Amino acid sequence: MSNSDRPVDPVTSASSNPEARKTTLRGTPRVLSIAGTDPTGGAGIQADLKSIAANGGYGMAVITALVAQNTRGVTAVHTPPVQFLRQQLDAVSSDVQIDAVKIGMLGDLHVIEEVRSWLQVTRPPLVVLDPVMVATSGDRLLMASAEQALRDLVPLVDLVTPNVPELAALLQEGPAEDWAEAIQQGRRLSEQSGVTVLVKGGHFTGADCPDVLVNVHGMLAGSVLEFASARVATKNTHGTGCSLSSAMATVQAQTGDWAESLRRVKDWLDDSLTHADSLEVGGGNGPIHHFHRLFSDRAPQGADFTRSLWESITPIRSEIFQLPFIVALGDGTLKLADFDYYLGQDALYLRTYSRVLARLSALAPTDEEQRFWANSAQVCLDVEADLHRSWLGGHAQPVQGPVTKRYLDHLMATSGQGSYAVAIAAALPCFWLYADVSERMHAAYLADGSGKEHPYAAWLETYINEPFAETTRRAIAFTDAAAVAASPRERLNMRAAFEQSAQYESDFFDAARRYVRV
Ligand SMILES: Nc1ncnc2c1ncn2[C@@H]1O[C@H](COP(=O)(O)OP(=O)(O)OP(=O)(O)O)[C@@H](O)[C@H]1O
Ligand SMILES: Cc1ncc(COP(=O)(O)O)c(N)n1
Repeated sequence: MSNSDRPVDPVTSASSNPEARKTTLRGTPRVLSIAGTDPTGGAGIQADLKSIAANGGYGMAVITALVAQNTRGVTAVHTPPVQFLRQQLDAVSSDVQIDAVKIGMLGDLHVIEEVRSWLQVTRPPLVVLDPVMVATSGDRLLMASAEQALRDLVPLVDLVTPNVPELAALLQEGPAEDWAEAIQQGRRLSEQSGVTVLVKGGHFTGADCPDVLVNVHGMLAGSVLEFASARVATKNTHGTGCSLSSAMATVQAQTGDWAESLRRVKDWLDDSLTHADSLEVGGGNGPIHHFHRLFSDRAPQGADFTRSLWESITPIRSEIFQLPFIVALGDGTLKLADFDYYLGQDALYLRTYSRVLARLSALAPTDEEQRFWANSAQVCLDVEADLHRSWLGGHAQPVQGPVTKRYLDHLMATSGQGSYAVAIAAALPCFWLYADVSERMHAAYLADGSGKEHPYAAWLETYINEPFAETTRRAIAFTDAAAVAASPRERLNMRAAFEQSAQYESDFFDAARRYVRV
């Protein structure tokens, strides 16, 4: 038995049931979902199983109804005989100790009655009811004739998670028009049923998407506990209610504290909504990304890692091309004092950058990389010497400016940590952004036809050369290889180091504007 499977602590279930049931907290709770299906995997049983697993539980499933649906809507519902539903329920409970139950779509009166009877016999320690009535698409998932039976089921559970229209239907009132009214309705439902109510704010349209836990019987730290969160701008919210309720059942079986459970679940749900669009499932309201955290830990393949690094600095790249220094260097109007400052700082930078590349050579995991970085360190010193010969000859020794200092401090610190992967990610923007900027500026210089007339022609011609482009390509490939070998935490540090260096590259081009006094 691993530590995570060890029973943690017995607590009294927050149920209104007369005989208090004991919930034993477990690292990996065994959670049963009783719900309908969604063959596109976004809602119902399929969403529940993903949600339970994503939140650290062992998921089980008993199917109430087979639903032909996709992200656009429901086309048909097939309800197997209730005797078969009971056989499924008994098959699970006669063998497995259930730590928590989540109830979703029930569909009709007979199904509700069967589930009710099973609950009364089995008495699971923790029950969460998502009173599913209508899908996001507007299709009914509960027959109108079954609404009263669903209301009668509420007092048997520990937590009920209605959205705004479901809350109104459970109370037989009109839907709340604002959040304050929804909270009042939550209080009334808790008062009437004796259970804890999680009122969900997803159906309002404001910038916030709050949820509230309500228990007017003193079972929470306050009768109304509100959990604020910003609304995620996505239409892919199919199955959020299913996912939330099954996650709540799972996390509550781990923590025994509804407020703590909702805090953790909302944090996870927010991230799942934020990453929903990347799944690209269906043309309607697509699913949320239940496993985004697991995927973000997955080792990247091929050039995936550097591609995503490059995408992450898109705003910095646009910023660079709009800097007055770069615009003026391109059109030849740059003041000589600014250019001199830039070159002086570049020479100072290269001297220390060469040491950073030498550290990369010392850390390199392969012969090829060791040679590559050692050679790059030497080329760096040659370029610095060239700068002094060709441009800086008659000038006084430059004084290190604030941006140069910050950039070099960052490179020395990251390369001094001993992680090859992090050091290479920090060193890469100097190659990659420089190659990108010089390539684009050189193309613009050729296009405007000023040729040798351009005051900075000699400089613009220096940096555009195929060997430098090839060196950059190899540095990118080595970074991808390092990312594959790195741990998930190291990859996060690589990303942070890369993004920080990219920002310093931009600041470096802007330094003359900030610090040259004329
Ligand atoms: N766009 C969003 N951004 C952030 N959170 C959201 C968003 N939409 C819904 N939520 C959250 O998702 C959960 C489900 O809320 P909602 O009110 O949509 O329930 P529901 O209607 O039962 O869900 P479903 O979409 O499955 O029918 C709540 O925690 C809510 O705050
Ligand atoms: C089987 C089943 N259960 C629940 C829902 C509600 O989810 P949503 O409101 O997001 O469509 C659904 N569509 N299908």
